[in-house]
Amino acid sequence: MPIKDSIVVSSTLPTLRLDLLRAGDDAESKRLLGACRTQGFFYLDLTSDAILCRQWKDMLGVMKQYFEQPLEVKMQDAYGSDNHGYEPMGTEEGPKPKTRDGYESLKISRREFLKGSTDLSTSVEAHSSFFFDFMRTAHDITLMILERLSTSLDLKGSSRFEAYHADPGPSFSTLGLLRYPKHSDKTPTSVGHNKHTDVGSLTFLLAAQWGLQFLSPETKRWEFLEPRSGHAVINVGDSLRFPSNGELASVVHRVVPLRTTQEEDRYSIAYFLRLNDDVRFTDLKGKTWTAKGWHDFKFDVFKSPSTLDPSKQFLTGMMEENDLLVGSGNNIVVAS
Ligand SMILES: O=C(O)CCC(=O)C(=O)O
Ligand SMILES: [Fe+2]
Repeated sequence: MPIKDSIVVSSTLPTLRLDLLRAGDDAESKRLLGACRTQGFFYLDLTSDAILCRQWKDMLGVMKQYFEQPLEVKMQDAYGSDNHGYEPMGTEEGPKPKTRDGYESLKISRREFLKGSTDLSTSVEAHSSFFFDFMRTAHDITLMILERLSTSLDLKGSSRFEAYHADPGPSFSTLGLLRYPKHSDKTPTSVGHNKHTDVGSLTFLLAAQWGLQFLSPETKRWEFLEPRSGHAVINVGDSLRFPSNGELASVVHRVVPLRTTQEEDRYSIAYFLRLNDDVRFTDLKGKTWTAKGWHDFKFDVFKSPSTLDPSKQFLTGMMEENDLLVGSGNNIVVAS
């Protein structure tokens, strides 16, 4: 089905090449810095890495198999954790008033990766080496991007971004596998993913289906990011925005159905690179946080922003001072 004219699709996001960044190409690193300063989001062309593209395809098969299990089976892995195990739909507030979120997730943490085994039940443990292989690649790519950014910013020694992520951590870095189940309800009570900025440093996202929107810093409107095969979407999180004194942009985004209803199950794979727990930074209002403290606080906000964050400073990483910027943004119906 063609995309309707009334749906706004971003046409400004830069595309960077994984092979050039890996090779340390200077011009590509400068473009990377430009993208992180202005848009906070960019496409990463992965087509030079056939193994990773294959892993993405295989991951979708494994996710389908996992999420199709009965809820009781998945709930065996539910620990009420934000970075480990299964979470059913509706854990967080949704993008529309009085709704909850419309996705379920399975998270496998870097702590488990470093230990070499998951703490999860057999349906996850059976695929653990597959998940770990994927995590190794996503972690290496995000860390390599931090190295290129640090060099472009002329950061030295312990001030370089990658130094805040040194193993063995610990950190809350995690691999998130998400499914947004389809529905035909025009006024669903559980839908999409509320507007937010990401807690951590960088997010590496593979999503082959429509739904992701960002609040364009240039046009100040919600724009869909077109899914592009063989391309990841990378975005900067709060934990780079704050330590860079706001120089790197942690941009507000959300997930909504492309049309009025969610017509098919939507899958996304996100590797959330996060600072080591004890790293300290100061937010834009001068308050000092540890990475762990910011993570824990913000996840509480995600669950209940209307009570914990009425001025919407935390949900959106202090990117919007008030609702003006997203005046019509709470309306999830973007096209009829
Ligand atoms: O599902 C997606 O495409 C994006 C998810 C997201 O923004 C997040 O989990 O932080
Ligand atoms: Fe996000």
